[in-house]
Amino acid sequence: MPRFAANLTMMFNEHAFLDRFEAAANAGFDAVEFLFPYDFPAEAIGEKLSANGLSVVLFNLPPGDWSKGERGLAALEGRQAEFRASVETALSYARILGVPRLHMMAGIAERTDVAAAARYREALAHAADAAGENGLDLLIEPLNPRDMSGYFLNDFDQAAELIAALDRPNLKLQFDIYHRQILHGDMLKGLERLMPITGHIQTASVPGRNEPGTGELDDFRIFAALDELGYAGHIGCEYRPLCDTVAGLGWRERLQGS
Ligand SMILES: O=C(O)C(=O)[C@H](O)CO
Ligand SMILES: [Mg+2]
Repeated sequence: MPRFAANLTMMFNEHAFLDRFEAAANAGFDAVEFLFPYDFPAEAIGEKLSANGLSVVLFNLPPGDWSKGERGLAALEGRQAEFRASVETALSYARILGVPRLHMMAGIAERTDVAAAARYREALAHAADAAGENGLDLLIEPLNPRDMSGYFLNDFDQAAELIAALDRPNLKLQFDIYHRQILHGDMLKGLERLMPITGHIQTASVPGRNEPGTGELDDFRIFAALDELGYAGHIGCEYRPLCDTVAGLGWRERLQGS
C-alpha cells in the first residue's frame, strides 16, 4: 500500500502553519511536505517535526517574490546571484530539517526563449550539484498552464530531456499526477516510462485538485500501478480539501487491502 505525505500548504488550512504538523500527525500521517518553510526559522519547524514524529519529504527552493507573481528565479534574467543565494538558503533549511529532496521552480519565461532556457539549464546544473554535495536530490516539476500561466517548464518530455542532458544522478522528476493529466493524460504509460527518473509523486483529483477519488481519474488504480512499478517513496497529497481536511480523509479507507 502506498505511503502518503500530507501537503501542509494545501491541507489542514483550518490551522496556522506551525499547528498543521500536529494536525497531520493526529490524522495518521508520518510524513509531510510543503512549498516553502522560509517564513519560519528552520528550528521552529524542526521542533514541530520531532514533537510529532514526522519526517519532511519535500519542499521548494525560495521562489522569488511570490506576491509579485514570481514562480522561481532559475530562468529569470539578472537574478543569478539571488538564485545562488536561494540555493544556499534552501540547503541550510534542508540540513536542519533532514529533507532528502528539494524542488527547484523554473520561473515565468517563454519556452521558446533561448536565453531563458540557457539560464535555466545552468541554474539546474548548479543546484543539482550543490544538492548532491549535501546528499540530496534536486527535482523539477512540469506545471500546467491553467494553474501556472507562463511557467517555463510545462511539458513532461521537456523535463525528461533536461534530466537526460544534464546527466546528474540526483536530478529527478517530480511527477504530479494532477499536472500530468491536464498536460498530457496517458497516465499509466507515462508513469511506466518516467518512473526510472522520478524522485517524487504528488496526487490530487482532476480537474478540481481535491481529494483522490473525486475526479475524472481512477486514482486508486493509479496508486496500485505505483506499487506495481515499485515506487517506494511517499505520495504527496497536494490537494485542496473539499471540506474539513480530516473529514475528507475517508478516501484512505478505500486503500485498505489494495
Ligand atoms: O504546484 C505544484 O504542483 C507544486 O508542486 C509546486 O511545488 C508549487 O507550485
Ligand atoms: Mg505538485
